[in-house]
Amino acid sequence: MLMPILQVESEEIPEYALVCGDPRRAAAIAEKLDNVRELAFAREYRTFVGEYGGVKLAVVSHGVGCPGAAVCFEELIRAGVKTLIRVGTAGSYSTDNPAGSLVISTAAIRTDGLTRQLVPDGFPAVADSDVVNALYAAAQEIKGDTVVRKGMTVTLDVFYNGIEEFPHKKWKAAGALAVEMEISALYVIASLRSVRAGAIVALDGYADADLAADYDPHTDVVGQAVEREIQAALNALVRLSTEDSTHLNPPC
Ligand SMILES: O=P(O)(O)O[C@H]1O[C@H](CO)[C@@H](O)[C@H]1O
Ligand SMILES: O=c1cc[nH]c(=O)[nH]1
Repeated sequence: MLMPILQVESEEIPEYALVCGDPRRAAAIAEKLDNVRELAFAREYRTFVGEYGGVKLAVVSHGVGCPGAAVCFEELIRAGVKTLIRVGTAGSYSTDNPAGSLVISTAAIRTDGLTRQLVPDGFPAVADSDVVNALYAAAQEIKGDTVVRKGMTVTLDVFYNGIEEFPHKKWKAAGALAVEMEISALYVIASLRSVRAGAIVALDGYADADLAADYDPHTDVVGQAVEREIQAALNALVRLSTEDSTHLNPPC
C-alpha cells in the first residue's frame, strides 16, 4: 500500500527505523548502510532502506516540528515499523552538558500543540525502556570523551521566540536536560499505536538565554556528536534486533 505523504510502499518498509529532522542527516546515516536504496524524497521526507549489522532498517527525515513529524511517524507505523529511534539535536539546559554532549530522552515534557490534540493533558510522552537501555549501552561503548546523559527533555513548538518568554527556566528547575521540537509526538504516537520508540540527541548549544553563546549547530564539536549518536543509534538497533530474535527463539 502506498503511504500518501511519504510516497513509499508499505511492503518496502522494514520493522526498524531511524528518524531525524534533516534530510541531509538521513543521507549521512544511509551512507553507513549496506544494500542501501533511496525510496522517495517527498516534501521534507527523505526515505532510505538498507541494512546495518544484518538488520534491515529504514532511515527517514521528518522535518522540523511536531505536526509534520507526526505524519512521518504515523505513516511509518502504518507501513509496519515497530521500533523507531529519533537521532536529533537539542539545546542544552546546563553547563554540565555542553555542546557536543549526548542525551537519551527517557520522556518528553509536552509543551507542543500537536499531542494536546491527540490525547488529554495527563497522558505521558515516555520512551520505551528497552530502547533507552539499548541506546545508553551503545552510547557508552562509543562515547570517547563525550558526556552521555539520560533524562527528561522538553518538546517545544517555538524555535525563535515572540513576546512570550521561553519556558526554559521552569523546565530546567523541573529536571529537564534539553529542549527540541519532536520527541513528544514520537513518544505519544508510539504509545497510542503500541510500538516502541526512543531518542538520542546531540546538544548543539545552550537553549537558556542566560547561558547562550550564539546558536551554531554546524561546529566540529556538534558534527562529531552527531556522528557518535548516529553510530550509537545504529548499534542500539542491532542490540534490540538481537534481543528480539532471542525472545522469539529462546535457547533450549
Ligand atoms: O536536529 P533535528 O532532528 O532536526 O532536531 C532539532 O533541530 C530542529 C531545529 O533546528 C528541530 O527539528 C529540533 O528538534
Ligand atoms: O529545538 C532546538 C534544537 C536544537 N537546539 C535548540 O536550541 N533547540
